[in-house]
Amino acid sequence: MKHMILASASPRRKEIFELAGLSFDVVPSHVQEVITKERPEEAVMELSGQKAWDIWKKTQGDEIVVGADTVVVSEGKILGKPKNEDDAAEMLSMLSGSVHQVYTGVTVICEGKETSFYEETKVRFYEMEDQEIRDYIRTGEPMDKAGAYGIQGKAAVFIRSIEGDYYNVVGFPIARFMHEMKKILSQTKKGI
Ligand SMILES: Cc1cn([C@H]2C[C@H](O)[C@@H](COP(=O)(O)OP(=O)(O)OP(=O)(O)O)O2)c(=O)[nH]c1=O
Repeated sequence: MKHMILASASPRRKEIFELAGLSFDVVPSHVQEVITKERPEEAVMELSGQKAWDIWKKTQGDEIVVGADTVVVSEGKILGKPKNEDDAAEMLSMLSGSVHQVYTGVTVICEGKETSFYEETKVRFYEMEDQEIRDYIRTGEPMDKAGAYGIQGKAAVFIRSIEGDYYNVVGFPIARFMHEMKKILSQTKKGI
């Protein structure tokens, strides 16, 4: 049985791993994240890889290390976490009344070999009034989340529809991950 490490400080990712009944430890990476890729789907895989390798290098090499990164893309612009409340307001007014994409990239390192993939979910927001945006920001919820909202939290009331995996928006596409893990483990000697 291989030991699994989730290289993430995100409480959401930890909860999703627990939901799936996985046995794992959490070791967050504090690596300096550097984006060299222009396309968001490549950028999230690149960043998830940086987090996973950062932690893998600190292990004995026989662990499975998992890193992830989530961004929101609206009108072709990549939105990470807001820098401040004004930034959050700007992001939310972009999302208001329109459709955007959420990309989560995942990197799994197993036996020193990297597998990376991403999932895309489309999210449509109802129109948000300026006062609603201000009130939502005041809850503090947007500040640690890509695109300045939490679909699993108080932003639920603004979500008109989603297309794709809900958990991908929350920060980790668990079903795709389990599917990929079956393939990865079938190629290892002992399995998990
Ligand atoms: C869009 C959206 C994002 N998020 C969160 C998921 C991620 O935690 C966060 C995006 O930031 P990330 O940089 O992907 O992750 P993180 O800094 O929280 O954790 P780590 O780098 O250590 O793995 O936004 C939600 O919780 N709900 C949402 O609806």
